[in-house]
Amino acid sequence: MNILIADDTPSIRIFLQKVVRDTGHTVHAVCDGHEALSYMKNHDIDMIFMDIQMPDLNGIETAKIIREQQSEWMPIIFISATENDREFAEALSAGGDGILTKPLKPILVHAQIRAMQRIVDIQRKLHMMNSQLQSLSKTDVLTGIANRSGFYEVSERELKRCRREHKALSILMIDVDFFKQYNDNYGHLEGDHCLVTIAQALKNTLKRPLDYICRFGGEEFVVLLPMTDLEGARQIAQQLRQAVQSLEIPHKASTVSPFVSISIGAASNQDHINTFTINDLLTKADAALYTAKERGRNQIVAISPNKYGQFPTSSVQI
Ligand SMILES: Nc1nc2c(ncn2[C@@H]2O[C@H](COP(=O)(O)OP(=O)(O)OP(=O)(O)O)[C@@H](O)[C@H]2O)c(=O)[nH]1
Repeated sequence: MNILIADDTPSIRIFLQKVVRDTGHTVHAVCDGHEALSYMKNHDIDMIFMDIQMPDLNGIETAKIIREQQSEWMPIIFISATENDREFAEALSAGGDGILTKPLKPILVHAQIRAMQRIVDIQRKLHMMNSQLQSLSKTDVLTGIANRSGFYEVSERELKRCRREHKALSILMIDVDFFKQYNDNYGHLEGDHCLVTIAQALKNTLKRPLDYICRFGGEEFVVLLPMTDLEGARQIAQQLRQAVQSLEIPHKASTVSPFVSISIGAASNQDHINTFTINDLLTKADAALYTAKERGRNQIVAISPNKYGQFPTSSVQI
């Protein structure tokens, strides 16, 4: 741990620094509450030993400020020259986690560090598990790529970024052709395996770091293409369609290809960067996908808005 000592008495600072250093932790020392606060602004501190009685800003006031400013809990152990119950109670209410009285005994300082280390370790584990849970909640269990919830979070952020930089953002909606027939012919387990293979192929085809793919649901995938206009989106859609075709997964029930194929609808907010929402783009891409299905599947349809922001009924087939 990084341990900070705040005490206005030089002999206590020197003594305590040595005692703490003996435990193998890193130690820093400051002379008063103000110094402690400014030191903590620029350094990550895991635990603090703080004198209650310090001139100007005393330990209790400093602890109150630390608790107000920091959302993260960090152990604060007070050091007191007197055995004053009222002061002890006040110090603990202000946010303290323990009190040592002078003269300080190394055995108690060490025990206090060990006790706080246990709680700090638990806190770190909880943080780690929390961030794992966060990332799991945004991951599709079957394919391992992002799920719809992850998509919404990232897409809103990227839309804002594109608007700031006056760049277009495009969305591809992808659907596996005749997937019901695939399941019916090869079984649900094979269907699952097929979705995993397609997800990986789609993901590996996207090269730019900002490009983002999610499983939107069932056999439907959505690709977010920040900083990309409709022509760029069309090119990437073509690569994705080709990547799935190249997998050559047999699909004898498909009437459009001997192998599993995908249809893609593309939409972009180009020329309407500040008005189109993500949901607008999803609706447009979905309409384009529907047209691609109607026109025979295994193809891409990209719809571009006219100057009034309306989407012409006759879309462009690529
Ligand atoms: N194996 C498997 N199948 C799924 C999963 N999610 C959805 N499906 C199946 O995907 C099929 C989708 O069927 P439809 O929506 O009729 O689409 P389709 O058969 O691909 O027809 P078109 O899209 O018109 O080409 C359904 O049979 C779903 O049960 C999944 O996680 N695993």
